[in-house]
Amino acid sequence: MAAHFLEVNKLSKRFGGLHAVRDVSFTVGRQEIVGLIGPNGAGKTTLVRLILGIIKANSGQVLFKGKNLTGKKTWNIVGEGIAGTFQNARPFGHLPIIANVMVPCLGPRASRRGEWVKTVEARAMDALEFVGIADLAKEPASLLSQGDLKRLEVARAIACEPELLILDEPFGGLNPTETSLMAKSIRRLHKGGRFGRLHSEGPAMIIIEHKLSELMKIVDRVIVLNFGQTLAMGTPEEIVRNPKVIEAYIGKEVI
Ligand SMILES: Nc1ncnc2c1ncn2[C@@H]1O[C@H](COP(=O)(O)OP(=O)(O)OP(=O)(O)O)[C@@H](O)[C@H]1O
Repeated sequence: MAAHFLEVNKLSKRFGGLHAVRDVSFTVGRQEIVGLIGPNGAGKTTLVRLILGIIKANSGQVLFKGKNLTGKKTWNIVGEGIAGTFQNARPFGHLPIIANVMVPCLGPRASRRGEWVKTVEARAMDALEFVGIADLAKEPASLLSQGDLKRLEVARAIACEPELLILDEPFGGLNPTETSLMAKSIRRLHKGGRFGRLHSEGPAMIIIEHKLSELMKIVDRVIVLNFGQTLAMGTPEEIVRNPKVIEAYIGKEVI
């Protein structure tokens, strides 16, 4: 049987006595966009930090294209083709915006393709153009608004040309216009293709989001976490009708 694109197998993480993620298993297909939802503190961010190797699991495995990534360093995981954005963007504030996008491009994944700094700068510029902030490229990142910071985060992640992109609350802090622009960029990116010198692999995606009505429009499948465990998995239609999900979470959110 062919290996799954991403396979998360009985992953668990404890912080002292708190079981933040408990025996979570799921797969993501190469062409899929999967939503990861659940109440505050359900373990969503912890789960993606485990996949990205930012924190170490107590038990369980992460397999990517059949390769065991468990225990590997984030740098190596990015090198395998996985990139992520974070809920609270923390750019190098004193560096120009474009330099912030160039940093992830200098990893092994880019150098393997024989790329050098000038090409990296050109690609970083294309990533900024893709998210719509190229005109700000030479400004320090500390000047960016919340909405533009989210866009910088996406530019940094896509500059690595990932095959799996993990987005942690891409719509967080955005107004409705910015949210629908971001949703449009995500869809365009998922389709793949050339954007200037940047090539989008049309990455599979895992998206953590509380803005459910926007999220449900772009995902193929949804995983619901509650108290660190999987509460439900299914299509957006199945999830919004699932009584367990409504009781634990959706009842409190605006759909
Ligand atoms: N480094 C840490 N040390 C101790 N506890 C932690 C740590 N990181 C997360 N936690 C705890 O683990 C639980 C899961 O947190 P996590 O941030 O993964 O939830 P979440 O589903 O992403 O929530 P939100 O929707 O609010 O972002 C919470 O109770 C949180 O307080």
